[in-house]
Amino acid sequence: MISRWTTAVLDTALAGGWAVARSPEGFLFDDNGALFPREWLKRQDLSILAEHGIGHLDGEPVYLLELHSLLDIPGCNWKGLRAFMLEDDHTLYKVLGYAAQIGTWAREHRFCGSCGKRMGQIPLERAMYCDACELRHYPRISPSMIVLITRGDEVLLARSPRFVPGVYSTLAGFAEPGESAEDCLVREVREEVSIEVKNIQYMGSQCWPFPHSMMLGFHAEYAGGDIVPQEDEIEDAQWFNIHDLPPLPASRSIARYLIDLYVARRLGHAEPVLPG
Ligand SMILES: NC(=O)C1=CN([C@@H]2O[C@H](COP(=O)(O)OP(=O)(O)OC[C@H]3O[C@@H](n4cnc5c(N)ncnc54)[C@H](O)[C@@H]3O)[C@@H](O)[C@H]2O)C=CC1
Ligand SMILES: [Mg+2]
Ligand SMILES: [Zn+2]
Repeated sequence: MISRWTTAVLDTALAGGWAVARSPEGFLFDDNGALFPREWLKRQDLSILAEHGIGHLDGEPVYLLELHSLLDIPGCNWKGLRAFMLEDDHTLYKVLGYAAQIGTWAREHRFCGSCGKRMGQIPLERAMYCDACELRHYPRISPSMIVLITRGDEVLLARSPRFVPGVYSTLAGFAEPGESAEDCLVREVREEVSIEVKNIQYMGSQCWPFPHSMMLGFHAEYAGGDIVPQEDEIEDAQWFNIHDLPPLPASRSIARYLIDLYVARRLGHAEPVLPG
């Protein structure tokens, strides 16, 4: 299938195209969605922090207007990226997920982390540049491990206090300097539930733009120990039988994919597809 959306670095000096506007309250939208004619949007009284050309949707250029603050525009409203993720328009979610990551980076990289001077965009490269230090700052991506641990017909699922009430998910955590993906996985599992795992298998990856994780998904088998939930981080962790699962994460998440895939294989059902 040809993808309707491709990322690209576009020249902001060119006129025309579509634009999305992002403020600390989320993306601007109206009855037609979250893409607006760019020239119309720029005629509104927006406080623009940065503008980036981010790609092509159905061949048309798309730009991001990252704003200092939101503005009331009649007929329009603001909505967070998570709300767009839960809707049916997967392509729009991909556009906005990418825009959110570029917007976060643009917002947090206006000044050089080395000398503190204002940086500028490099034409046709997704990088901010400090003239004084000759340093380039690229968008930040944070590798994170996510793992489904199983023991026959049972899967280990846990709750963070940040989750929606009742929902249980797979274990996850950010990689630290000096670690391989497998080192990180073993450390996170020990920290969060105090058990040991074996037969670690890579299952697939997913961009998770909240705010800039790259999820590396694994399956692992239980090897030993009793569950001891990590204080403050893990509210509860349990072995659940695949025939009696609790409420699970959103279907677009790799967490849900890892669970659904294991259950499908165990029961001989058709396998799910990992959402991009
Ligand atoms: N797509 C999916 O299915 C899922 C995605 N996730 C994502 O995975 C990521 C990691 O999961 P958590 O359990 O929250 O991580 P975690 O177990 O490492 O704990 C979070 C803590 O890590 C530290 N931290 C925050 N940002 C960091 C960074 N960039 N690098 C290193 N440490 C950092 C902070 O102290 C934070 O409180 C999060 O972005 C989360 O949203 C988590 C579960 C499911
Ligand atoms: Mg975690
Ligand atoms: Zn500098």
